[in-house]
Order: sequence, then structure tokens, then C-alpha cells
Amino acid sequence: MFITDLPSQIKEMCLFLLSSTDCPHSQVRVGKIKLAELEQQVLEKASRVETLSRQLEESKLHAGEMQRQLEESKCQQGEVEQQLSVRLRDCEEELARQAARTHQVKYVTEIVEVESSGSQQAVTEAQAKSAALQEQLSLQRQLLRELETQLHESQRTSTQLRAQILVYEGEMERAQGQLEAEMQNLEEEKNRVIEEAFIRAESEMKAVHENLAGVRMNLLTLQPALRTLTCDYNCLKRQVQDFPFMLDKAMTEAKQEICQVIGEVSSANQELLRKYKREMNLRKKCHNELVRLKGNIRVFCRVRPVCRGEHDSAENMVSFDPDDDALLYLSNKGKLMTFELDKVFHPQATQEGVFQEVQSLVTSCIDGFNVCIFAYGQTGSGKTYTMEGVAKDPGINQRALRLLFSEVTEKAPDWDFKITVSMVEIYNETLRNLLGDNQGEKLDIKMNPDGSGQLYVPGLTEFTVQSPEDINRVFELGHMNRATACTNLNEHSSRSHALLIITVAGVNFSTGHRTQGKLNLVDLAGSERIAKSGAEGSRLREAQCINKSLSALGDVINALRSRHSHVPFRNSRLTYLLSDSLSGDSKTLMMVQVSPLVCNMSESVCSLKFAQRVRTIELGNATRRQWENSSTTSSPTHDSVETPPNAQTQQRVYSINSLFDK
Ligand SMILES: Nc1ncnc2c1ncn2[C@@H]1O[C@H](COP(=O)(O)OP(=O)(O)OP(=O)(O)O)[C@@H](O)[C@H]1O
Repeated sequence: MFITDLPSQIKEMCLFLLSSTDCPHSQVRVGKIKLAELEQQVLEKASRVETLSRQLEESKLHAGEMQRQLEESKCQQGEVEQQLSVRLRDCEEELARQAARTHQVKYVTEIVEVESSGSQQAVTEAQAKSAALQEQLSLQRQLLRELETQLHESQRTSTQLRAQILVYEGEMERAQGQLEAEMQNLEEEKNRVIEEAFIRAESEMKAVHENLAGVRMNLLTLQPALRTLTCDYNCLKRQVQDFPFMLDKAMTEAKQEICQVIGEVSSANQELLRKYKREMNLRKKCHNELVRLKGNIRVFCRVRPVCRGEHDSAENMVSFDPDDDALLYLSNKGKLMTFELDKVFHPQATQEGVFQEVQSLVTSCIDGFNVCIFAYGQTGSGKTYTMEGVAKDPGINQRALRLLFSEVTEKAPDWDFKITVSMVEIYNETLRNLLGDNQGEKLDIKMNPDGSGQLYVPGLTEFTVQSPEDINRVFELGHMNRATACTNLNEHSSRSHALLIITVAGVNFSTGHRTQGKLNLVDLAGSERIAKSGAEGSRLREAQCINKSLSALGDVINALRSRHSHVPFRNSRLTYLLSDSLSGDSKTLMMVQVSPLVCNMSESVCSLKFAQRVRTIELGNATRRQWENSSTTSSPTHDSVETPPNAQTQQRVYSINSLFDK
């Protein structure tokens, strides 16, 4: 790591210390670590400076040594030069001497030449000596030149070393300066960090002291609480030890109390049950009395609401009496018409509300009455809605079957009831079995060969309802079979009568008393006058069949009302099938459906007029179909007041109050 890196390190550390204020203890600790690291770095730098100084010293010594060597070289050179110059001088002197001698030699030679050959030899020797000296001189000169070159080299090296020394010294000074500045910075930083850490530590200490004082206070206040808690704990411990015994005791007491209360409640229940049964009997008696007083044909009217998408509202054409729920006003062609019925349901009436008004009639079939509920009205007036309803909000059919099922289940301890269901459709005077497998099969109505005068439909499927799920299955099957037999169910249902026939047969376990009642729930075909609208072909035939059956219904009621000896039940499949429910011992409810639309006003008037006429007819007192258990016969026989639905019925006396206009 270099010294120049240190400031960024310090900066980093300072930022770290400044940024984190949430944990002063750890900051101080981290600051100290950083400081130690920095001090370590300073030490390292110092040792590096020392090394550099040492190297400088060594360089200086080296330079001194070089200087010394240079001096020595210079000295040697001087000496050599001196020696050489001495030698040169000697040589020159020698040469001069030799030259002088040459003249002598020449002279001598000449003499010698003259005089002797020995002299000549001496000259040759002298010349050789002179050549050797010359050679020595040139060697000395070469040595001198080499020494001079060496000297130059030494001088250049010395200059380089000096420059290097100067560079080192500059670097040393700069490093020293930088080091001092950094040391100064570090020292300041260290002092600042220590100061900050100290301040923070002081404030923390203060906070800790305050907390400590708070904790001491708490401790002082908690001590009594602790004493109380300890006391409570001991107390609870004792209670827990005693608890099993107390629990046993409390359980025993509670058991005794519960047994006593159960005894009281069950006796109160018995009493309530007895009262309830008495009330129920009373209610039934009252209802039957009411039916007797009012006549056994009841006529209700239900006005359906204006449906979504229907803009032809006739809210002010149909009005109701706020004080009398039996009156309905219709404003037709500027004329206000008043209709009096047994009950009028306004458009907001719920399915549940409607059913509440008919449920006593429904349950009377458990008591052995034959009941018939018709929905009458033009197409789209709400007949199917009232009878079948919709999946989320079922109509009379489903509610009736469920009610009967729950009632007979309630009576199960004393009675053995059997509920059977059939579904029939009458289209173009043909009877179809809606619960059967063969939808193409046409059914017939026949007289029972046992001589009881009862009618029966050979091949008609009867389902025994044993659970609420069976009820769903029956309706699903009936609906499915009706839908598969036609292309447009809505149109088809408008032009056919749908009958749900529920038979409830019961026997009382203790008395052997038997009852059998029949509930016919009929969604009639649309009552509008289709023939007038110029229908042709199959539509015309449908219209004729509908008209035929509806007028046959009117004829039957008219004959009953007029005490005719002959009641034309056989004039249509519908009246023939319902003959036992329309004759004098039965209860009948006609639910006349009315559309609120202006465009349907004339049909609504027709329906309401028909309803009012029917309402004025009394079929006579309703009587219960019942018989005592007989050891001689296992099949039901009519008691003295029963009216069988056959020809003898025609001889019965009916109290008819008004005429029925066709
Ligand atoms: N009380 C009511 N509340 C809400 N909607 C009703 C009510 N009565 C009838 N409707 C609606 O009016 C429309 C016609 O009713 P619905 O099909 O029951 O008439 P309908 O007389 O049975 O006709 P059709 O003779 O063609 O079978 C249906 O869409 C039905 O849901």
C-alpha cells in the first residue's frame, strides 16, 4: 500500500463514522480498529522511509567510494603521468645522448669502420636498444590513453551517480513532506474521531444512565407487584391442586342440575307439543270451517311484474286497494273495472308469500282431501313462474312437495305415510307420461275395474318420494322429458297443460285410521283467444284443443253449479283426469295470472271475468276421504260422506250460488 492511498482510506473511515449513528459503541470500536490500522500503516511508511534513508546513505557511501576511487585514479594518473614524463624525459635525454653518441659512434664507426668491426657491432646493439626503448615508449603512450579513457568513464559514472543522488534526495524530501502532511492529517483525523467517539460515548453513557435509573425505578415499583404475583401464583397453585376435587364436585352438582332442568324442559316440551298438536288440529278445523264457509273453490289473482325489456308498462292501468287485498282495479278503454277475488297478489309478492297463502290447502291432502290448484291465464302472464318457479326461487310445485315431505316426516312416529308423484302433460288432447321412459307413448284414462269408481291411468309412472333428493330428481326428470319432446319448450309449454299429481296415503299405527289425499298442481295452457288471430294448421289444432279443454273446464264447473244431473267430465282429458279433484268433496284453487301490460289488457279482463265467475260457485262442503281399517277389505272404500268421482257424483246436491257464463 502506498502513502498516497491513505487519504481515501481515512475519508472512507470518516464517512463510515459519520453515517452510522444508531450504534455508537460499535462505531467507536470500528474507529479504534481503523485508527490502529492507520497507525500500523504509518509505522510501515516510517520503516519504508528508514529503508530509503538507508539506501540513500549507502548510495552516498557508494558515491564517496567512487569519488575516492576517482581521486585515487587521478592520483595514480598523476603519478603515472609524472613517471611517464620522467621516463619520457629520460628517454629523450637518452635519445639525445644516443644521438650525440651516434655522431660519436659515426665518428667512431667511421673510425672503427676504419678501425674495427667490433665497433660496428656495438653500434648495432645500440640501435636495437634504441628500438626497444621506442617500443616501450609507444606502450607507455597507449597505457596513458587507456588510463585517460578510464578516467573519463569514471568521471561520467560519478556525474550520473551525483544526479541520481540528487534525484533520491528530492524524492526523499518530497516523501518526507508528504509523510509529514499525512501524519499531520492522520493525527488530526484521529483526534477528531476520538473526540466524536468520546462525545457519542458520553451521550450514550448518559442515556444508559437514564435507562438504568428508569429500570431501577421500575424494579422498585415491580417488586411489590412481583410479591403480589408470587402470592397469587401460590394461591393459584393451591387452587390448581384443589381443582380436580372442585371440578368433580362441580360436575356432579352440574349434572344433577342439568338432569333436573332436562326433566323440567322435557315435561315443558311434552306440554308444548301437546298444545301445539291441539293448536294444529284447531287450525285445521278452522281452515276447513273457513273453506266450508267460503266455499271450496278459492280464486286468487297474481299480477306479474313488468319484466326487463318490456316498455309497455301499465302501472296505472292496474291498481290495488291498500285496505282490501281482495280487490283489483283495471282501467280498460277509459272504464275502471273492479274485480273481487279471494286474494290479490301484487307484482312485488314473493314466491314464499304466495305459497304461505296456499300451504294450508296443500297440507289438507295429508288429512285426506283432494286438492286441485290451477294456474290460469294468457301466455306470458306468469303461470309457469308461479307453479314451477325458477331454480333459485322455486314455485308452488316444489314447495308443496317439500312441505308435504317434511309434514309426513314429522308425523312419522304415529303415521306411516307414502308420497307418490306423477307428472303428466296434456297436449292436443293426448296424455304423456313425463316421468316414464317411453315419451312417445300415449296414455289413456280408465275406470278402475275394482268397482270403486276410481279412475286410473294405465302405464303412468308413479315415483315414491323418500327423501328431499328424490324431489329434485323428480323435477329434473320431468323437466328433461318435457324439454326433449319439443323443439321450443316455451312455446310448447304455452300450448300444453302440465300436471303434477301428488298422492299422500297414510295409516295411523295405533288406530289403524287410513287417509288418502291427492294434490293436483296444474299449469294450464295459455288461455288467449288464438283462434281469432287467424291461426292455421298445427297452430289452429293446438288452439282448438286448448279452447276445448278450457271450455270443458268451464262446462264442468257450470254443470256442477247448475246442479245438472250430468257433469261433462269426459269432454276433455283435463277434466276427466281431474274429475275426482273437481267434484264436491274436493278443494280447488284457481290462481289467475294477469299481465300488467297495456297490450294484454283485454286478455287480462277476460281472465279476471272468468275468475270472478268461478269464485261465485260453491261445490259444497269439502269432505275427507277416510275409512277405518277393516278386516274384510284391504282396499279403501268410501265412507258415507265421500263422493266418488264417477257418474254417481252427478246425483250429489251442490249449493251453487251463481251461474257460470261460458
Ligand atoms: N312474479 C313474477 N316475478 C318475476 N318474473 C315473473 C313473474 N311472473 C312471471 N315472470 C316472468 O314473466 C315471464 C313469463 O312468465 P311465464 O313463462 O311463467 O308465463 P306463462 O304464463 O307460464 O307463459 P306460458 O303460457 O307461455 O307458459 C317469464 O320470464 C317469467 O320469469
